[in-house]
Amino acid sequence: MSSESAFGQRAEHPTLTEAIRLPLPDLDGEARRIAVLGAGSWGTTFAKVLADAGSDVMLWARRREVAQEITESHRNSDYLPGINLPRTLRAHDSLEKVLDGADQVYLSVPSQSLRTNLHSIRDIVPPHVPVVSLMKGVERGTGLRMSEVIRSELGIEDDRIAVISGPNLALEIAKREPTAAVVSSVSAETARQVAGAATNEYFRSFVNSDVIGTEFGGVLKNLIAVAVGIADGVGYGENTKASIITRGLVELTHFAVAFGARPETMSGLAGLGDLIATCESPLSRNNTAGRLLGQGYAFTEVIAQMNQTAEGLASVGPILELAGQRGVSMPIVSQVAQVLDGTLDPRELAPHLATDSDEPQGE
Ligand SMILES: NC(=O)c1ccc[n+]([C@@H]2O[C@H](COP(=O)([O-])OP(=O)(O)OC[C@H]3O[C@@H](n4cnc5c(N)ncnc54)[C@H](O)[C@@H]3O)[C@@H](O)[C@H]2O)c1
Ligand SMILES: O=P(O)(O)OC[C@H](O)CO
Repeated sequence: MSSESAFGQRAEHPTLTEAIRLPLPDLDGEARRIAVLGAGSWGTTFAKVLADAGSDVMLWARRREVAQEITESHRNSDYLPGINLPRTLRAHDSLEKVLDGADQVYLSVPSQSLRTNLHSIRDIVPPHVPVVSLMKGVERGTGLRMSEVIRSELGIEDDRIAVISGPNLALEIAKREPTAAVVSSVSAETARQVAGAATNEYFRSFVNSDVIGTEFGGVLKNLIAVAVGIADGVGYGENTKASIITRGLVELTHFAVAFGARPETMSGLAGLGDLIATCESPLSRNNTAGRLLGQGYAFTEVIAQMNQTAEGLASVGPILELAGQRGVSMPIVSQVAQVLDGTLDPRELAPHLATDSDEPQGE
């Protein structure tokens, strides 16, 4: 299949299986030393992806005992039970030590903590290197995407920033199950460098230049996954969930396009691909949080039960504010917000999939 690539070149698009077997992109002989900040499930898994692709990886863990376990026992038992980590992946609780000499920097902390963390590293991020967001949230209060928070807090140009998104459930990837993602940057060179580092025999990184669509895809699919989880928790079946997923794709596409995303990004890995994975998998924290809500637990009880980050719960407010600013209708996300604040019975969620109007709407 041939199509126009995001960077304007005609490209042959291989199947996923073929793509994963392709030789790694040319790395110009660079010796890579990579820093990953955040030793939760995704930071640790992504550090493994990078190490399995041949880089020397240093992971920053807030807790010293987590850093020690990763370096000495090659395990992160809190977040990735049963997974052996490569010996080329080491960890430390000192940001200075982790960032020293890094050729690329990856960030994987909860979105609401990103700004504070960036503040601590502002003066020690090596100059000129790519800074990559692995996160899928927007900042409460500002509504900024993670790449925008990085630009403003680190004071760096957009061409040094990349974001990675796609159907990427951490535990599956940690088990080396074949997966694809997309690396997005306004700079083709930055995207290429990052995709080169983040491609190995089980993880294939594609590239695009639609940073807005790639980031919003990752944020919005979380909210649709919460809605699907709610329907699941109530006991509704596959028709209901498929209806929410399909209308959810329309909703997230309208939103992202209103903010400048390309529609085709929303049918790619960072849109439809991630929507399917997150809505279908019990591994998804957003889906799990929704299921608990559907089973009748209150928001505070759900938070108490979650020991990992479910970004959708924090993103729903800022996304609805942004939607309001551009006049985008978001019936599914609005209903998720109402279930979260206890004003909508979860059993009432699905009937209002398109609008509150009783008039038939175009699909
Ligand atoms: N887990 C996945 O499958 C997955 C896949 C793709 C993207 N993501 C995204 O990656 C980001 C990180 O998620 P995760 O799955 O690793 O979450 P997680 O809950 O597994 O881990 C979060 C990590 O951040 C640390 N942390 C918590 N508060 C912090 C703070 N204030 N400052 C610094 N560190 C803090 C925790 O100690 C932990 O190491 C999220 O934006 C998520 O949407 C996750
Ligand atoms: O566990 P979740 O719901 O944060 O989803 C993880 C990834 O974003 C799936 O791509």
